Amino acid sequence: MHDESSPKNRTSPVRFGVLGTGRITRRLVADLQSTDGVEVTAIASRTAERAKWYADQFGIAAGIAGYDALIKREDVDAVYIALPPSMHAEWSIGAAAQKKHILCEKPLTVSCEEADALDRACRENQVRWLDATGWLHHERTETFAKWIAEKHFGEIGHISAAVSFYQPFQSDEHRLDPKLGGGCLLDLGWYSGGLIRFVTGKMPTAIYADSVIREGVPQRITAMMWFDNNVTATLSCGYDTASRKWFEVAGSVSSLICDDFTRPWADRPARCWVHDAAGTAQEHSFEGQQQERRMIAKLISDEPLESLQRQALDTQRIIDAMEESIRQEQRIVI
Ligand SMILES: NC(=O)C1=CN([C@@H]2O[C@H](COP(=O)(O)OP(=O)(O)OC[C@H]3O[C@@H](n4cnc5c(N)ncnc54)[C@H](OP(=O)(O)O)[C@@H]3O)[C@@H](O)[C@H]2O)C=CC1
Ligand SMILES: O=C1CO[C@H](CO)[C@@H](O)[C@@H]1O
Repeated sequence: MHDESSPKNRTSPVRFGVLGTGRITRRLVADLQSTDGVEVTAIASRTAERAKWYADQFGIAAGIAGYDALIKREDVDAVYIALPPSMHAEWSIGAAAQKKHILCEKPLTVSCEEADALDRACRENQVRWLDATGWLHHERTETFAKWIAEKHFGEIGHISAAVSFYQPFQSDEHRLDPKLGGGCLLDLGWYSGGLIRFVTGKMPTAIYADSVIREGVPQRITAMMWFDNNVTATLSCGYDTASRKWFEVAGSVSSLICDDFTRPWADRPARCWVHDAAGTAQEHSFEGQQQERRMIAKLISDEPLESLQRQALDTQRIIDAMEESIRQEQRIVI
């Protein structure tokens, strides 16, 4: 990356523009504004009134009507894209063409073709990109990676991951609109499929997935995956069971169990347990509620992003393969 496009080489703050004024925007804008070396200079909405209202509420200098006007602004170095999934590729690629660095909400896009196009556009324009998958940046996740690399649990044989929450949704919910990339496969499969990719560090060799479709979108997904060396994984996600955000990594010596991996439960430290063969459960807890700020800091640093980008691109491929398996009603060999 040449000097000018490297956010870290700037002596002034990296100036973010935000696309969209929905629920997650509220939290991420606060995270952006409280990250060292970052300033939020503009926010765009489909309507001028909402953009202005939001800008006033959050002390952002400019409230802009329309996303196109925002990505062309000279006082914006990087964008945070908080739109429904089907709009992620279009606006990330558009912003990359304007030489803006990209923080794009999860799921990165709605297909691996789109995700590859996003990655290509960022490379061609020499801008950095990350998907806003906060848990990958929690301090605890580094410990998970270390334990897995050191074979702390022996040989890993099986992984299971489950992420869900129970409806009801508000009206105009993009999660229920197939045209906007709705459904739990993209929304929650991003987390559970991503966890399985994180633990194995690779793509499965085969996938079988089944879905319950209601209102035109997947409301429940159950999947099985096969990897080299006889490693298997199961995935569950859906909008029809109470909140789950947990996984189990089963090894030949012990198992790692975590019940809050996507985000620690409110007012509790992040935690996990290592269960051994004698039934002893050792609890570990981790300080730090800064996963999003650490993610933003990484984007604006000079640290290589390739392995995180590979994680996101593979997660998208895993989701595509699950979708294909559901469509064909059979096991897909990858
Ligand atoms: N990382 C995380 O922890 C979380 C990530 N997310 C992700 O963030 C993204 C946004 O989710 P969320 O904030 O819950 O969504 P919301 O529906 O609350 O907000 C989406 C925003 O997108 C804009 N938008 C543009 N076109 C449309 C359209 N046709 N329909 C609806 N909204 C539209 C709107 O902003 P405006 O009208 O101002 O233009 C709207 O406020 C999703 O990809 C989701 O998966 C969501 C929650 C948590
Ligand atoms: O990413 C997100 C955080 O988790 C929620 C479920 O609890 C998702 O719906 C949301 O899109």
